[in-house]
Amino acid sequence: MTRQELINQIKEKRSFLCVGLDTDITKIPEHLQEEEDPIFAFNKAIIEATEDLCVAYKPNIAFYESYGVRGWHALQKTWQILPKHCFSIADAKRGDIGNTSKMYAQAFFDRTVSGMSFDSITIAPYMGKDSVTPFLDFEGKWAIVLALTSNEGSKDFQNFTNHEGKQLFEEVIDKVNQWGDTENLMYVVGATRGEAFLEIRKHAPDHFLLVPGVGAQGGSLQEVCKYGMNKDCGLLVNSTRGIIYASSGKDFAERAREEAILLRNEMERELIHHGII
Ligand SMILES: O=c1ccn([C@@H]2O[C@H](COP(=O)(O)O)[C@@H](O)[C@H]2O)c(=O)[nH]1
Repeated sequence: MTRQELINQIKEKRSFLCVGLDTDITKIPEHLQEEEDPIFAFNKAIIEATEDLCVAYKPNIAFYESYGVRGWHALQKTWQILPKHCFSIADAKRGDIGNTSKMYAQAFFDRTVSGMSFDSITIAPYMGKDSVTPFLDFEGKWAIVLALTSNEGSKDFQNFTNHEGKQLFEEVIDKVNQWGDTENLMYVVGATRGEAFLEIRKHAPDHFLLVPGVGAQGGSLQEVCKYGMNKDCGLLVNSTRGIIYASSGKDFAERAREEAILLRNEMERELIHHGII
């Protein structure tokens, strides 16, 4: 999906919601445990209940890898049913020496080899240029690079300040900007970092940002929009547990939809407020 197609989807759906698919078999409702593939059955129901409300889906790969072949198979099947009108994100946080990164890119981008072709993958940039550029070599695909993450531990490294007063996350963005552009690069910025979006936007005014941390982690959608929204919206705001585990009963899909509607409505208000729709 191109940047313009993503913007069009946001305007059409009046939403910049990304639904996380972190499917934990121990949290899947009882009645689905009887299914041949409970993870896939759960994902299918969540996708069907939310696809008109969101513009992206983000399976976190850990939740599939942890179940071995069974999990990987569920991921492939899930990728196959992701709606074409939604941006797909493999949240894998990969990055290694060049030839290894190329294999990671193949695993998530090259359908002819791996059976999956996500629009994008999340990348940990710590190993530098040769670990990131193999993902950017794939035409039409996106690298979503960790900049300022939502977790408490993000402060351990990401706020490290050099002798010129520049923080590590700012350096990451300035450097990575040289390797790609707004058509193939996004950054991860946690919703829990509120005002830091002001700083982020000085370094990446036009890039899309993937923003996890609303819902279960307590980040504020209003703050994210106040400081982080740009003229094209420029935000994909993710919620996972707050949506997919809204209920552990037979009504899980309906409850997921209700939670997605609440967020979508809030997003619509922000898009109107910022003059985007
Ligand atoms: O900084 C980051 C980067 C990634 N994540 C991932 O996003 C989702 C958040 O799930 P919630 O249930 O909405 O908290 C999850 O897959 C994380 O691994 C993040 O939270 N923060």
